[in-house]
Amino acid sequence: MAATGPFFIGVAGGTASGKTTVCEMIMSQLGMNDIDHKERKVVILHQDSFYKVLTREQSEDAAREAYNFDHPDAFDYELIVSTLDKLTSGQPAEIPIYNFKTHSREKETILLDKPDVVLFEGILVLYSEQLRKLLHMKLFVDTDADTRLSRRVLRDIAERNRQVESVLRQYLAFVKPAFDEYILPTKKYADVIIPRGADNLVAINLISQHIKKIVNTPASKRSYASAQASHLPSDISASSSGLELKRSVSKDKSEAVRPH
Ligand SMILES: Nc1ncnc2c1ncn2[C@@H]1O[C@H](COP(=O)(O)OP(=O)(O)O)[C@@H](O)[C@H]1O
Ligand SMILES: O=c1ccn([C@@H]2O[C@H](COP(=O)(O)O)[C@@H](O)[C@H]2O)c(=O)[nH]1
Repeated sequence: MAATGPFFIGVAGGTASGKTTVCEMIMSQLGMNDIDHKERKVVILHQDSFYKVLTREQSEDAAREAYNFDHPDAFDYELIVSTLDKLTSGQPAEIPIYNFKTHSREKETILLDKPDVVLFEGILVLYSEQLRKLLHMKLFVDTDADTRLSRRVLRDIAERNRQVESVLRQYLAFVKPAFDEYILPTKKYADVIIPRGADNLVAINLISQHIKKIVNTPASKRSYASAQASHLPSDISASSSGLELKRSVSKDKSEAVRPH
């Protein structure tokens, strides 16, 4: 039976593991970065867009670093599922815009209209069973914890209006415990695990090739079978925790198509 709606790819992994960067590199490999936003067939959706709207009390907690943004309850899974359902039935969906500096949603939204492929990235996109059932391919970006922490500190200071002490306090109180308890256990649901994130050009090339095939197949002829060992290229093999990419990766950064 022909598939309907977009091909949904969930991209999970710890904070600052490179989820967004991996998605941007895939977009770049597909030539989507040169196309106007509204015309793109492949889009990136961020789970951060679906943080719950905080009550006044929760906002006060967030301001004094006592709110847990890494717990599954912080996300509005109902809205996530209804958004994906809408897109599946061919309807446009309004996507909230999240502001990390104010911990709140902006008034504006972004309209997503009939994308072919949605790369849905976020720390807990593989957490909910209901959501997992809507994903046609599930990826886990597996980057070691000290690399992630270093990147998180640098990024949060540069982009999210934070100080080093507060990033580290939040990491110890919430980010690390939630990674161990809720995020890491979702790795077992991944079809493909990407060791080293955006440095793993082999993985990114393979995944991009797979997506290219989908985008180039007319919608009426597409079939969305989940990734099966027999359908994947030969340098991906089954393991107890999903499928692992076995080949080593070129260290030559000049091959990379990292966006700036
Ligand atoms: N392979 C890499 N090499 C160097 N810096 C990277 C790499 N991957 C990601 N980064 C940087 O680390 C930070 C977090 O990456 P990002 O892709 O936003 O992670 P996530 O979406 O998982 O939180 C960003 O500043 C990004 O530019
Ligand atoms: O208001 C907020 C909302 C979230 N966070 C932190 O963001 C990360 C998730 O985003 P990544 O891009 O995947 O790192 C999560 O660990 C939260 O702690 C925040 O600090 N403030």
